[in-house]
Amino acid sequence: MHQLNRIETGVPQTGADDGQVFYRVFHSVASRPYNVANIELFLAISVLISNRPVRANLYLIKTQPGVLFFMTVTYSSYLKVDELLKCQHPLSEGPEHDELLFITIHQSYELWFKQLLHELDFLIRLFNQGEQNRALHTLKRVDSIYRTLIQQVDILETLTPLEFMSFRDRLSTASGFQSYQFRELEFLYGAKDAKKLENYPEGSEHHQRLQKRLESPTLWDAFLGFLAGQGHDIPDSVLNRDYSKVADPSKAVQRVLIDIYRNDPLVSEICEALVDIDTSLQQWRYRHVKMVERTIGSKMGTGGSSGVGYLQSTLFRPVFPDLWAIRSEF
Ligand code: HEM
Ligand SMILES: N[C@@H](CC(=O)c1ccccc1NC=O)C(=O)O
Repeated sequence: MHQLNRIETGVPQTGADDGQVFYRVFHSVASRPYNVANIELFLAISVLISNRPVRANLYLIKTQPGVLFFMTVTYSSYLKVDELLKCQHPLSEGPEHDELLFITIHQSYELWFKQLLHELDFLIRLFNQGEQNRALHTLKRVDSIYRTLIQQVDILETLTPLEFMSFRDRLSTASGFQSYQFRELEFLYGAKDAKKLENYPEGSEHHQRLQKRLESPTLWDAFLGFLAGQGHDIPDSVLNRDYSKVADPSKAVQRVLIDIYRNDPLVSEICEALVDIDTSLQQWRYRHVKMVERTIGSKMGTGGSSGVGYLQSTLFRPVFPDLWAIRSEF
């Protein structure tokens, strides 16, 4: 939220020698108050500018008797660039040249994970409201983000084993395994696993976020609810399942999907967009495991797993298995 700037128009702050009245204008971006001699002119200009917000960075947002509030928006204040650029703290001595890349890549992943959760929560609402076209649009955006995330692996692949070893010991037991947003995304897609909550202290914000995701309907649940709303015959036992568990594959659902692919081109496009996302998720895992293999070989992971062996066991596991099961039926 932008800081509110307050102009005191009621009480003149400074009297000048020639009798001119000055008003103190508090301007948070300038970070110091400064004096304005002609408050009426200043206000008039502010109001004028506020009517053309595109051409100015001063927005009049509220007036009270004697008081004017306005916001000043700049590139840096809007995007919090100063705050953002203060968030990279290498731990190695020196610091080692390559540690900044490692931090930058992970932070950008986390930002995109945030965006993905934002889009997917919206998508679930669109399915609940039967908004087919906007749902398809959002699915395409989600997949486009994943394609970017997969490509980002290229950058980290330029990190040689020696370069990574120059700071790896500083990472201690930290690992991508602990990314709570990654786990939230997994839960949202349907890979529910209550055991994953054990990595976060009970009562902590991260634990609470995951607990909520664990108990909530998944993207697939929302999609099936949407199909039921369109008149498709989705069994009640499928719709009213225990959301905290992985959904069982369903022959009844698969029959509905086959019918959709044959008779409903618009909804089958949504199915294909879901398959795109499923493919992208699996591609990211594949690219990650190959990157890990070339960087640390058969070493154990900092998160305590066997490393590459563990990551290989997570490959080729679709999040929407019913959409894969039907593909040999045509
Ligand atoms: C040099 C780069 C990297 C190496 C060597 C590496 C290594 C590993 C290893 C060994 C694991 C297994 C867990 C453990 O630590 O025991 C793991 C898990 C994980 N890593 Fe990475 N990683 C790298 C980069 C990344 C990047 C850029 C991300 C992006 C967010 C990421 C996200 C994850 C996630 C989410 C897991 C958990 C996967 C799961 O449990 O299914 N890693 N990584
Ligand atoms: N698990 C990695 C370390 C690692 O990659 C990492 C460490 C801290 C924060 C994020 C990481 N990225 C992915 O696991 C390793 O075993 O070397």
